[in-house]
Amino acid sequence: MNISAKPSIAFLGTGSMSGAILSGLLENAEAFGAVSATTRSAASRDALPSGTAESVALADEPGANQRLAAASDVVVLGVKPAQIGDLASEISESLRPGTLVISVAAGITIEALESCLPESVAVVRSMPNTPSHVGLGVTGIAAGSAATDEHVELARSIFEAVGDVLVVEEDQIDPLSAISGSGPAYVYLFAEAWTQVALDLGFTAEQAAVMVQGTFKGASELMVRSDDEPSELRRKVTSPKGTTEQLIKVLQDAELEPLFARAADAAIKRAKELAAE
Ligand SMILES: NC(=O)C1=CN([C@@H]2O[C@H](COP(=O)(O)OP(=O)(O)OC[C@H]3O[C@@H](n4cnc5c(N)ncnc54)[C@H](OP(=O)(O)O)[C@@H]3O)[C@@H](O)[C@H]2O)C=CC1
Ligand SMILES: O=C(O)[C@@H]1CCC=N1
Repeated sequence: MNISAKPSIAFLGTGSMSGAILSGLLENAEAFGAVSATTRSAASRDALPSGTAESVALADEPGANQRLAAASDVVVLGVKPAQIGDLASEISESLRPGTLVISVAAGITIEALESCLPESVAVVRSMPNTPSHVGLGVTGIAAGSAATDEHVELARSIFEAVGDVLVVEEDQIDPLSAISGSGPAYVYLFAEAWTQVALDLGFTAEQAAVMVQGTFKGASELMVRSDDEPSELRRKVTSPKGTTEQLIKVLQDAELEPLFARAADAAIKRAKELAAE
């Protein structure tokens, strides 16, 4: 691998997910070289954070993906799964030998991606999540067939700049995606539901936001800082014969664990479908 001490990074397709990584990374940019980004439209380009070396819309420069791919040590493919193959083929001849190509796409296998790229580049498949935006992401990464330990460590360093990283085998990426990739969505779903309950109980939107956001943030922080398991932390809230006991009983009557397992299975099944589309 011929990668400089401060590797340059091109984000090709920079929307919700890659935009979150980009935002988080720009907060810790000193470890990296030039960071650039592309989008399809000018409107999406204008929504990107400032601080990149270049943010380019294909609408203004149709060849921007190839140009930035050729100039970068690391290329992050951030388009929708159905577009990954076309984007990989588009930049294939521009990539320098030894370039690290990172995909964030759900479902798309390393084998499929490698089939669109030259053998001289290394692939790492990743599954990040959007709290990367604030440096609190969780990302799983799996090495492709030509990825050296150095490539994996480089990918790790990029995602560690925006949160925690797990290096896993590729067959664990889809299950990991169901827990942490999609995870912020179910946290927000709970927040939406409890916000509605608070409104129905007569609180204002501002009061509901303080209660719901403060509770999610406070409980999460306590869980991270405490040595107690979540079950013990829950027990500490649940006074015997108290109010929480009644609330938790109602929730547990809904058989949450099998429900969550079904939800995870549905996400994993969809990842396999995306791989086949
Ligand atoms: N959202 C999430 O939480 C997560 C998403 N992912 C993965 O991230 C990928 C992107 O998802 P998400 O960020 O939600 O999608 P978005 O639609 O928000 O982002 C896609 C971006 O790609 C741009 N784009 C499309 N085609 C091209 C192209 N040919 N060249 C350059 N840019 C292009 C779009 O520009 P424009 O807006 O102008 O069309 C847009 O900025 C998917 O593969 C998904 O599986 C993975 C983990 C979590
Ligand atoms: O919904 C999706 O397909 C992507 C992958 C995980 C989170 N968002």
